[in-house]
Amino acid sequence: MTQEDEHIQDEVLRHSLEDPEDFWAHQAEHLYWHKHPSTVLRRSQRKLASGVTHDSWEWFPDGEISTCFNCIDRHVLDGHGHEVAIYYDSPVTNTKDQYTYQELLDEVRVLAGALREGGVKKGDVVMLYMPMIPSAIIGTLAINRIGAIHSIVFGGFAPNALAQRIDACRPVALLTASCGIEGNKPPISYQPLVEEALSISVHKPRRTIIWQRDQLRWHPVNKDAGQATWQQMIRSARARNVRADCVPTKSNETIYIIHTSGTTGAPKGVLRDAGGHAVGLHLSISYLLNIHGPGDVTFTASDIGWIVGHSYIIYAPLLAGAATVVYEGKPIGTPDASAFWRIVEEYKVNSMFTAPTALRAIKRDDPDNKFLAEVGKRGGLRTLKALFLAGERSEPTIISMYQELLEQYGAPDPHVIDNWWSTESGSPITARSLSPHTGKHRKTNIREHSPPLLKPGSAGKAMPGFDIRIVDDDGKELPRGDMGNIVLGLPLPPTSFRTLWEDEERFWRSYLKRFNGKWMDTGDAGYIDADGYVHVMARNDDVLNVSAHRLSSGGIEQAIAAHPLVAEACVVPIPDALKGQLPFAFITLSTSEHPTDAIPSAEISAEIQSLVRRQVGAIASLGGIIQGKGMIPKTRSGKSLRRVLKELVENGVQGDFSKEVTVPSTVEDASVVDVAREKIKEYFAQKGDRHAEVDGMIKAKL
Ligand SMILES: CCC(=O)SCCNC(=O)CCNC(=O)[C@H](O)C(C)(C)COP(=O)(O)OP(=O)(O)OC[C@H]1O[C@@H](n2cnc3c(N)ncnc32)[C@H](O)[C@@H]1OP(=O)(O)O
Repeated sequence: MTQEDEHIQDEVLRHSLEDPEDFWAHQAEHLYWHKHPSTVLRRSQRKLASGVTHDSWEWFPDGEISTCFNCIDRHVLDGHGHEVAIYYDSPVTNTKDQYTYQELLDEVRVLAGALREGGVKKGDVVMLYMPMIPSAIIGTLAINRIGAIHSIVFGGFAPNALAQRIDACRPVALLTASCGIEGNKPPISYQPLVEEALSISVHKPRRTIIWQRDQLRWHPVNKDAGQATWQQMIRSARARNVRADCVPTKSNETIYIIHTSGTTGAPKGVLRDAGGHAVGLHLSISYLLNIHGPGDVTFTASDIGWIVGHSYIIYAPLLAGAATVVYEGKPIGTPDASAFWRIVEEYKVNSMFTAPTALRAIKRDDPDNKFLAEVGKRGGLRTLKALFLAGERSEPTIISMYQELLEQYGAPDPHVIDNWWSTESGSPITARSLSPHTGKHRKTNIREHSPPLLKPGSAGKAMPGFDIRIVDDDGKELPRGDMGNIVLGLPLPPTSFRTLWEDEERFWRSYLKRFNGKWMDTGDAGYIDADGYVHVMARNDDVLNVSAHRLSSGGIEQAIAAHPLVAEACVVPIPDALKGQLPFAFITLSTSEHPTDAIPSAEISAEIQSLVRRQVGAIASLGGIIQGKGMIPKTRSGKSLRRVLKELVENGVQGDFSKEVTVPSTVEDASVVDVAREKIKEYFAQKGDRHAEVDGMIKAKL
């Protein structure tokens, strides 16, 4: 790490915060604008129906842009049509494929034409519920091409969750596939899931367009229900030369809605503005990932249903003109823990992005790292300049271990970079830049420049435009080194959201109200050390982080409460060695005689687990259930004190109940905490004796 690098990154941040207009105007020049913005940042005040007024802002408000044009057409017009845009690698179907920019353009404009012919117009919402296949990306870009708004729902969500999102954003059409393929399991038919979701939802999209996969087909396509086969639609459009050109949108118009878990059951519809998103992501992929254009390859092992997938599988690599690897597989089991390293070698990946959970899984299956070593020894990791980790806190040991392994077997100067962000921010809030000169002297060739190393345990320093502060519960700034709430100063930088879909009041309530509109509350807690490195230590609210997926405790509680015998449920995270956290449920049964056992019967356990899997999705499967009466502490206003139960459960996992738990003064009855402690002790004692049985109960799938 050189002092110069450190200094440049600090300078870039300072420039972006002190003179955002100048900084972002410069970044905007790298894109094609259908109408060049004359204003970079417009600040205003928004008055809500409740009478509250808060600061608001818009980036490049009078500009007009087509993100699709910048992702595809621009590169073809620049003579890069022959370069690869997408590598598709699917070990679960034994398929490999690739699309050049020219081929991608052809596919996207035909689909865009067909969608438009089917009545989709600018400003309409189109939803996608898709596995990780190229058509999912083609669909996303086609929707963008005609100025419509996409909303991608993760393919692992259950029908209820899909229905909830359909009702929230009322899509005119739904793009889906006949099946998803999860690891080495049989294909999962999407037909019953989608049809169930559409039977539950109040809103019904006019059309459901189905990508038929050979592994499991959607049978029969019901034309009366508005179902159409994607491939047939394309064949027909192609035969008639139907295609669509790009429809630009105003910079401050929405290009997508992405739902994120809130503290209550209803997900929040985060909005992304056209101009800010393109400008901010273009900077982020070059400045942070050191990906600049043709010849560069990124591999982001996520899913397009999550924000990391939106930003770094789809948009950022294509905005840069690089190639993106679309991987339909798991880090392990497809076929083994060599999968990620094979991909790096095969596609000459320069930058890889994944979640710590994936590396833990690889380490579990390949404890001696023999796969990585094998690929490394034959030079297969030579191109890999960086391994980015996000989605959950990376334990320092993972960072150090992979840093050493890549130094031993990888590129001459590899970097393992933890970075912290959220669906709301759209791009990393903290990280270390691999290409620090980019933000300042864009034209300098800095690929050989050595970037600063991370401090393992910290998620790096602020990225351009993010004004990070640590404050106490009253919003007062805390000195360096003190733990507190991590907040962001306004305006948020261009990739970030600035409101929620049709719910400005919730935006205020969820993000600004806590600190009277002065700061945006990230929901995370941590500290900034003396060198300016941010350490994100814990979540402040009731959002769980399972395998780097954010899940709502409230949403899981709702599913559990649907059980006829459950009177009350409270869900908290329990630490898990592989997935970081798992949901853990406290239940009170409504039976007249309450069972004395802390572990529920096998039947109830399986029924509750099944409700969670069917209503939220298998990714939310519970890691344990404890039953008891009068054990859920509440505030005087009746809110469950999940944080108290979380601390007690953590003590239980560590087998140390002597540790103090923080009980807020607002607790209604402090003796309930003692009841909970005793029940948890009982649970862990019983579980110790009946480990296999309890494990089997919780894993039983009805
Ligand atoms: C980079 C930051 C991010 O983008 S975070 C978002 C991406 N997260 C990750 O990539 C996390 C990496 N984790 C993993 O790859 C897996 O969790 C590992 C560790 C391999 C464990 O796999 P597994 O045991 O199947 O657990 P899981 O949590 O993936 O899945 C739990 C159950 O849900 C299911 N599931 C998952 N995804 C889908 C999907 N797209 N469609 C349908 N079902 C899905 C899984 O099959 C699994 O089901 P089951 O419980 O085995 O029946």
